[in-house]
Amino acid sequence: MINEKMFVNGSWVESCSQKRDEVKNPATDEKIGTIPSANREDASKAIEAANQAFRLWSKMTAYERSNIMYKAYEQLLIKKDEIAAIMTLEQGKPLSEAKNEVKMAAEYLKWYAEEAKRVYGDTLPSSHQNKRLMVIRQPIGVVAAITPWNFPASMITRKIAPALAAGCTVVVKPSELTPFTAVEIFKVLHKAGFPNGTINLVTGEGAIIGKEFLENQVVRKIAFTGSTRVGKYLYQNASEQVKKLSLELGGHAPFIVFADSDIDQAVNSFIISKYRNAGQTCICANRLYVEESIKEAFITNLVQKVKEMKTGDGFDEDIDIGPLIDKKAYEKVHSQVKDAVNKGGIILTGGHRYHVKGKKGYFYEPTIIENVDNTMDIYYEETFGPVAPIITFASEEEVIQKANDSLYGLAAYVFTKDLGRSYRMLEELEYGIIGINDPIPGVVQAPFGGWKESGIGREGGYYGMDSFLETKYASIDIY
Ligand SMILES: NC(=O)c1ccc[n+]([C@@H]2O[C@H](COP(=O)([O-])OP(=O)(O)OC[C@H]3O[C@@H](n4cnc5c(N)ncnc54)[C@H](O)[C@@H]3O)[C@@H](O)[C@H]2O)c1
Ligand SMILES: O=C[C@H](O)CS(=O)(=O)O
Repeated sequence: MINEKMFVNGSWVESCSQKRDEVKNPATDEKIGTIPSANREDASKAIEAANQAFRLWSKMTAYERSNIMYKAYEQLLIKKDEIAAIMTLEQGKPLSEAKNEVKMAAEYLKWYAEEAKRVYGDTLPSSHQNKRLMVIRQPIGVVAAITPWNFPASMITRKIAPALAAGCTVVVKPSELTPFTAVEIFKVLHKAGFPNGTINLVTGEGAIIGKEFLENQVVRKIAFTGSTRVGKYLYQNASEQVKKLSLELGGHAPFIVFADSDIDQAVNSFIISKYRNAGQTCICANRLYVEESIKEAFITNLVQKVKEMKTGDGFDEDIDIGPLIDKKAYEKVHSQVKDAVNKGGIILTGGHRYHVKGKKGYFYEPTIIENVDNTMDIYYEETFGPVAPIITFASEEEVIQKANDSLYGLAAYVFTKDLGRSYRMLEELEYGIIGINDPIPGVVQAPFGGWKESGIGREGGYYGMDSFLETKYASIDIY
């Protein structure tokens, strides 16, 4: 059994309440350990620790901060396989995907170790002989980061790396479902030499800890990744103190395949986008739009390949699809499938819970449904599972209208060989991330974030620094 603690002010601690929550393996639905269940007092102590550490950390030079961040990057890579195993144990994704995620998490630390040294200001041409004008950018202060279970490593460093680089101190609240990955990351960060209080980890229920983040005036900013539902709650309540927010929320990506595309490449790319992490990523293809004239060829190719995919425990060799995170996730996915079928959808493969011998986890067959229309829940609701609804189209204008017909605006994908069409689609699609013939666009140097109800702000690249910095203008009379 794994029994870990929270990390506050440089020490591993229990909750003031002495309560602990169970953590389960999604493949077996069995307990793998326990973790402290923080109350508001724990969160307040962590916030105070970050507050006390802020002056020291923010007054260090960017180069001193950068050096510590770079050490954390190196240490995280050394621990990659060990942390990946913990991730697969508590999140379920195939081990190869978990290793890739830990590497990506480390890359955020490396990128922002460099970006720390590029927080520039400005001098402005003065309109007065006696005045000199300048602009500086300073760290916003104590940052509270709330992260989801589907990427339990990279969603942490995608927030705290720019925050730390900017000179902020942080309090992280990981998902209740995947706290052990966060603990492993904090062990690495602590070893890299962050001063006590600079980085803090509180584990437990979001509603409880989040309320302290919202109401404690020391917290200057909340960086959130999770569902649009919770994002809206935070947005509404942060207004009380005009607390700064960045929100990385839900998605419902259209994946558009034109007749002039390389069908085999488009099929292989769709499979990567749709079934990665068992379809539990915010930028997974959620709606497959296929041009009418290639529908049969595309579907035949796709169904054959999906039928060959292997579903099972993330630790097993050659597994393509691991378990869904829990029973609630399975119920949501299966309800969308049943609703679609009840309204005329036709299942071409899958459509049921997949039973793995000796494992009680909630696995789901990779599923393809055709004859989908906008009367079905799956057409508008984020699926977060390995289910692909197919919709056909006959023209660019039609598919642009259909693809943009969503409350979400995170990622969209277009497969075509026509350069002009690529540009027209790039400009017309109302999404923050566009993959043109690319199923996995996310890289650390690029801005990650959505339009409409997919969020506010960007994480990644130099774009990701802005929301952790305040701008200050000074006018100096020199006589
Ligand atoms: N846009 C992105 O970059 C991105 C990345 C990953 C996941 N997501 C989205 O996240 C969702 C899946 O993750 P999830 O199930 O963990 O989401 P979730 O919103 O249920 O939980 C996310 C985090 O918020 C916390 N939380 C829950 N209620 C809270 C409250 N009232 N106050 C404060 N915190 C609270 C949870 O404990 C967890 O740590 C999906 O919608 C997915 O699209 C978005
Ligand atoms: O859920 C999506 C995350 O932002 C990670 S990734 O960009 O899909 O790898």
